[in-house]
Amino acid sequence: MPRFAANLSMLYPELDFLDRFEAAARDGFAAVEYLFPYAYEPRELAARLAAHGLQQVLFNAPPGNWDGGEKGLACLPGREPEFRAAIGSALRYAEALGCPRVHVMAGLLPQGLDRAAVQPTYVANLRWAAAEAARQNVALMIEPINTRDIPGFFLNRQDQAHQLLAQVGAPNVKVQMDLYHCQIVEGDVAMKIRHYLPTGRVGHLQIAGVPERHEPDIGELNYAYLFGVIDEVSAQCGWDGWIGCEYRPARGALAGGTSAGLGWLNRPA
Ligand SMILES: O=C(O)C(=O)[C@@H](O)CO
Ligand SMILES: [Mg+2]
Repeated sequence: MPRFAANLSMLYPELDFLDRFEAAARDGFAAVEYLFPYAYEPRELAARLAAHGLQQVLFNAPPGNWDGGEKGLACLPGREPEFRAAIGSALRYAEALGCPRVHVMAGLLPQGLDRAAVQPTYVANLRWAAAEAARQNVALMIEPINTRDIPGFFLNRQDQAHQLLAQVGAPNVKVQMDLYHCQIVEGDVAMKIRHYLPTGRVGHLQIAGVPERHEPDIGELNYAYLFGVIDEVSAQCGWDGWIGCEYRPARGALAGGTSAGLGWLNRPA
């Protein structure tokens, strides 16, 4: 089986955020990821990780005005100073938490501008951020997100992300391949895993059932099969990343919390 990280922004909604670390460790997770650490002091989060023997494997850079609907700053012309400050803040947390990956959300296409118009801003921002992150050995993730969950998001497809990586030209910028988004936008998920993992340009995977974004064993994707594909391809190409469990528990919500819905994780292959 691949290595799984608990996404603490979505799992364990029945607990306060800081109590989700202990719950994840109790359920056998060795690693966690979540959207944003910024509401907490780095040392408070580092203490939770240490107390429960967990690794932090991913979090997101500040995305702009999240409550106001913003979903990242990277593609927004004129917001470069804010983008740079956001990366600075993310890298300070990454250092304190020993976290090797930061997800840099692309952002929504500004009114009246198309992809081609904002692409130079996106590429220039990522080049700058990649150089900063490289100094402390951090990799930056870019994630294609489906247009139903986030209409107007700049980055939607795996091929688009890999083309952008080629333009950015920095080895520490990689794709966060979320199979939930990939299935909704593109499908053919097993073949995309076979194609993209061996390129060395996928830095992180994430999973959820499709279409409701519940447990991986609810919905149209056969994750038991896909985990077999990931294991097979990883053995061939040496991919050794983590898979973030980024779903809203449904079974658990009905009976016994998130832990009760983790049967898919503990099932022998
Ligand atoms: O929504 C997702 O998928 C993510 O991975 C988040 O980091 C961005 O909303
Ligand atoms: Mg995701």
